[in-house]
Amino acid sequence: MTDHDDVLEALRGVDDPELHRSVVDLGMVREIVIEGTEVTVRLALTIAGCPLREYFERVVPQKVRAACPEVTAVHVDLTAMTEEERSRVIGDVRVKVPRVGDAESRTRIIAVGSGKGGVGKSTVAVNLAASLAALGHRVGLLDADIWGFSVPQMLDATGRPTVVGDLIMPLESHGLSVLSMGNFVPEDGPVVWRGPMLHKALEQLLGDVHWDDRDYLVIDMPPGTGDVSISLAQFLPRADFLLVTSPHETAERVALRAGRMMTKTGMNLVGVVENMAGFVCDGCGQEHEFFGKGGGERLAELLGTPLIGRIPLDPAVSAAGGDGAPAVIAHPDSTTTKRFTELAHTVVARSPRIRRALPLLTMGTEARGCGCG
Ligand SMILES: Nc1ncnc2c1ncn2[C@@H]1O[C@H](COP(=O)(O)OP(=O)(O)OP(=O)(O)O)[C@@H](O)[C@H]1O
Repeated sequence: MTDHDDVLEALRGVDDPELHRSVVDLGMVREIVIEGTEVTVRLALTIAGCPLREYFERVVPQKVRAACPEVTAVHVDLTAMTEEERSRVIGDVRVKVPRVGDAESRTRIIAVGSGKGGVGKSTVAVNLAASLAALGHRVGLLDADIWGFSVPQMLDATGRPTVVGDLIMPLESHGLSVLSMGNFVPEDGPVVWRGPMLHKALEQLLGDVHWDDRDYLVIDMPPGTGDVSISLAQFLPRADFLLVTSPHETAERVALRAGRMMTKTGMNLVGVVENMAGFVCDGCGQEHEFFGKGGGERLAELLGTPLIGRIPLDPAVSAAGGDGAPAVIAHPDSTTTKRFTELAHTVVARSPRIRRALPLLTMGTEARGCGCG
């Protein structure tokens, strides 16, 4: 016959989806009542009106019935934690998870920056994050492009984040934990902040957000070398930095200045990613260099760093961004996705602290004759 401990054991398999901890470990289980073959589970949510009510009402019965087959009905009674209980939970989470950027944090920071705007920095950040997640890593994505945020639209993550105590929960989208300035301000509203306010906002986006112990936190930086980039470099001096450029000569020159400046701040320049690096013909699979060739290579050489990725100009990339899904998820078999997967492997290989055994990448791109004239 099912007893209290059986049900408690089953509840260990129910995680709070925002805090990523079991409801048992979080002290959310208030009471378990067993009457015959019926079980009532009383759970205290971290906040009243918690948007996750439906989730618990669905998952708790599933887990209990799967573990205790003789149970015929599971009732879920939801209540809210007291202020004191909530502070304890938040305190526990904060103690157990070091802040991203702290020496003891295992989260590897990958800052994605550019010189000029519009070269596809956000596109690379979003698709790299999704590719890292597809390889099995736990990935967060912070949109630090304070004025030009676009990540919420690109990932269809436009809601407001839940705040528990003084801890902000990132949104979950396409397997990523995501947060952007766009989740705090009206979509079309301007962000008219000066240096000190920006510095404070960034400190909060790193320190007061429950990034948990993600393997990677990908940061979409603002273009150029302004206040936000300098503040981030100060907060995250050991971060890896990817420099995105397009094949245009002007983009290359501006990116050179940005790359030199970021290395001066102490960030580790991992390499250059050339985006819009040619157009791959649908029919023949061959690449056509509309914007010239070699810009990424030249930039990498000038900066003394490798060219670690070449992402083609691909209409599916911008279409997917507009539809709220990264191209690597919307088109898993495309050449562009293979390039992003390869880039993700390179990034992992260059982050030795958390290197894991991962499946080998098979590119499978066939060389065929071009018939598109
Ligand atoms: N490889 C690509 N193929 C086709 N379109 C692309 C590609 N990369 C980016 N784009 C498109 O180019 C536009 C600019 O991209 P994105 O917003 O990523 O640039 P950005 O460098 O982050 O810009 P900003 O600095 O202004 O935020 C978007 O419409 C995007 O969909």
